[in-house]
Amino acid sequence: MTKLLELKSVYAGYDNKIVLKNVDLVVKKNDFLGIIGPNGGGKTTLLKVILGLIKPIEGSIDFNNIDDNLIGYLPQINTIDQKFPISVREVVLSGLMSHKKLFGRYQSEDKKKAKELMEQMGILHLKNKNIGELSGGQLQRVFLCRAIISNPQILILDEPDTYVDSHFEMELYGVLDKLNEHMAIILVSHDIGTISSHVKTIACVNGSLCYHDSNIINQEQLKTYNCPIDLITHGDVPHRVLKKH
Ligand SMILES: Nc1ncnc2c1ncn2[C@@H]1O[C@H](COP(=O)(O)OP(=O)(O)OP(=O)(O)O)[C@@H](O)[C@H]1O
Repeated sequence: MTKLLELKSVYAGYDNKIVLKNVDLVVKKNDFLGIIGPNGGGKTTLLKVILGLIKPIEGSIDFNNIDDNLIGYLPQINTIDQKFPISVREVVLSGLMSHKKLFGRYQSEDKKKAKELMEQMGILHLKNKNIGELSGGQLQRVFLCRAIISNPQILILDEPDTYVDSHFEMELYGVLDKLNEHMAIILVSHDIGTISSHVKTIACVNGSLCYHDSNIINQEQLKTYNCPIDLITHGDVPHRVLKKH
């Protein structure tokens, strides 16, 4: 299958602190990769490297088959300044900004796409509201629309289920499964149950990265890790494995 991006022996971090060590990762078309790991293990740092926000100290990152680095990103909602005076509709449309020439105007098809997405996510009635007036779950939907409006080749979601109620969670993963038919998805979550029910493969990031070509991690594989994780597995693997891994 077509490789979209490849990290080779990547070391990355901040100032003098190295967070990611010797990370290798390949993301292919139609991948649905779940990223798990302990707090401070480097999950967000890995996403920043992929998004080009942090340059590797060592190693390389190749965007093999990505046009104009076309990556959609849903950040952690608590990192967003909600006081910024901008409407829901403007936020959704701003997902097209990097694809427009400077001061390029939105076309009628852009506005139509934004409307369709807001309708699909059940937020069309909020379109003229300021983002500061929204709940966490509503904001999550707005930023998901923003992340996918450009029809990216890779969609990255940093803990998309944080503020989402169980009803929208079902819808959210239904939407993601549909999107995954034509884009690769990388999803960071602390909810291992959610991860193993929806993703195709798993990577655990704790400084280094361990990759599993499956959405089930068994105890043998856990031994290859070195971080504690509360793992809920599905299928015929024993439930709830709490293990130093
Ligand atoms: N801008 C920054 N400057 C300096 N250190 C940072 C910065 N951002 C993160 N770190 C440090 O890098 C390490 C990894 O952080 P990162 O946010 O990647 O972890 P994470 O796995 O996403 O954690 P969490 O599960 O808590 O979101 C942590 O020790 C953190 O304190």
